[in-house]
Amino acid sequence: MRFTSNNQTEYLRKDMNSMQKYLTLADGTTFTGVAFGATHALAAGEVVFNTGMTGYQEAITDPSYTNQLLTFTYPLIGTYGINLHQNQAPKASCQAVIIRHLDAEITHHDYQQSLNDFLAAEQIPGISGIDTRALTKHIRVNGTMQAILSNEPVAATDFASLYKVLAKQLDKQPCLEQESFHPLHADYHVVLLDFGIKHAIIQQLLKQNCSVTVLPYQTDFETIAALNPDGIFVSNGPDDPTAYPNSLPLLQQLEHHYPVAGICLGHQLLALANGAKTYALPFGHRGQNHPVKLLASGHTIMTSQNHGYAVDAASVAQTDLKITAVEGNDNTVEGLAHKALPVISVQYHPEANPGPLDGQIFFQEFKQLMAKEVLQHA
Ligand SMILES: NC(=O)CC[C@H](N)C(=O)O
Repeated sequence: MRFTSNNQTEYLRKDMNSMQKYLTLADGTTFTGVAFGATHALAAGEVVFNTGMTGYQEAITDPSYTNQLLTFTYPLIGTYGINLHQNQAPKASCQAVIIRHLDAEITHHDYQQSLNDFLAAEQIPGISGIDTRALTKHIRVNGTMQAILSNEPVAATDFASLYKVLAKQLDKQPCLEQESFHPLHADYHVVLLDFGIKHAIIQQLLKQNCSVTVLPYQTDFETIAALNPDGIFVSNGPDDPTAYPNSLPLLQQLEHHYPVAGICLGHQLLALANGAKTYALPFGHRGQNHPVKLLASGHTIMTSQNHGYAVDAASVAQTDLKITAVEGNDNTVEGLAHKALPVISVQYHPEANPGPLDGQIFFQEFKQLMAKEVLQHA
C-alpha cells in the first residue's frame, strides 16, 4: 500500500524549497511527504500517535517520547510556533515528527521560534503532507509498529537491516546532578526521582508549596535519606517499565519510609515494585481527552495521557495495592493506592501540559499524605 502526496504537499514543496521524504512502516506501508526541521536527518523507531488538538510543543519535548516517531492526528501543526519556556525538558528527545500540514503563518503573541526552526536546531527530522489520520487508523488496526523516516524509499527487503543501523539505543536522559527548586514558602520537601521528568510536574509541586530536589533515578537510598525529605515523587519517563529492574528495590525501600507518589512510568514502577505486572497496550493512549473514572467518588475526569504500557488489573489483586481509577474507554488501570502504606499513583498526567487540569487534585492528595505522616511523627 502506498499513500502518495496530494496537492497540498505540492504546494508546500514549492513554498519550502523542499525535499521529498519517505515514511516506511515495518509492514511495508509507505507514506510520501515533504521534509522539514532537520531535513536531511534519518530516523527509526516506533510510530506513536497523539490525538490532541493543541500541545505539539509539550509533546515533542516530553522525554517519555524518547526514540519514538511522533505523529499528530490534528492536521494543522505549528500554528502558534514555539515558546521556549513551555518546553518540558531541556532538549526534545523524540526521533521524528510526522504531520499533515506545517503552518507557515504563525500567530501567537508569545511565539519565539517556528516549529520548523526549532526542530532544525534540535536536529529532529519532520515530514509533512502525510495523511496522519490514515497512518493512525493503520496503527489502530495493526498495532504500534516500527518505522523508518528516510530520504529515499526503503525496499521491504532492506527494512530490518536499515532499522538496526538507524535505531538508537534508548537514550535515557535524567538529570545528571541534583537540582533544587523552591517556592516562596515551603511546607514540605519532596525528592523527585527523575526518569525523564516533565517540567510541569515540578511546577505543580511548587504550586503546592513543596520545595523539590530532583535526583537521577539511580540515586541510592542513603543519599535520598540524607536530604530528609517529607515525601518521594517518581516521575514519568520513556520505555517499557520492565527495563528498570534495578530501581524496584529502591522503591520498595522508599515506600516503607516515606509517602510516595508516581506518575505514568512512576506509577508502573510502583506497581512492579509491589508485585503487579505490566503489559504493552496495542496502540497506547496519547492525547488530552481520555476519560478516567475515579472509583472513590464515581466522578469521571478528563485527562492528558501518554503511555504505551499499562498495569495488568488481574495482577493487582495478588498484591497489597488497590485500583483507584480506570480508563473510561477501555477500562484499563489508571490509578493505584497501597492498602497499608501512604503510596498513590496515576497512569494519566495530572500535571497536563498539554491538556486539561482535572487531575491536579492528585498533587493535593500527595500533600495530604505528607501532612498526615508529619503529624503522626510530631
Ligand atoms: N509518560 C510516561 O511516563 C510513559 C511511561 C511508559 N514509557 C509507557 O509508554 O507506558
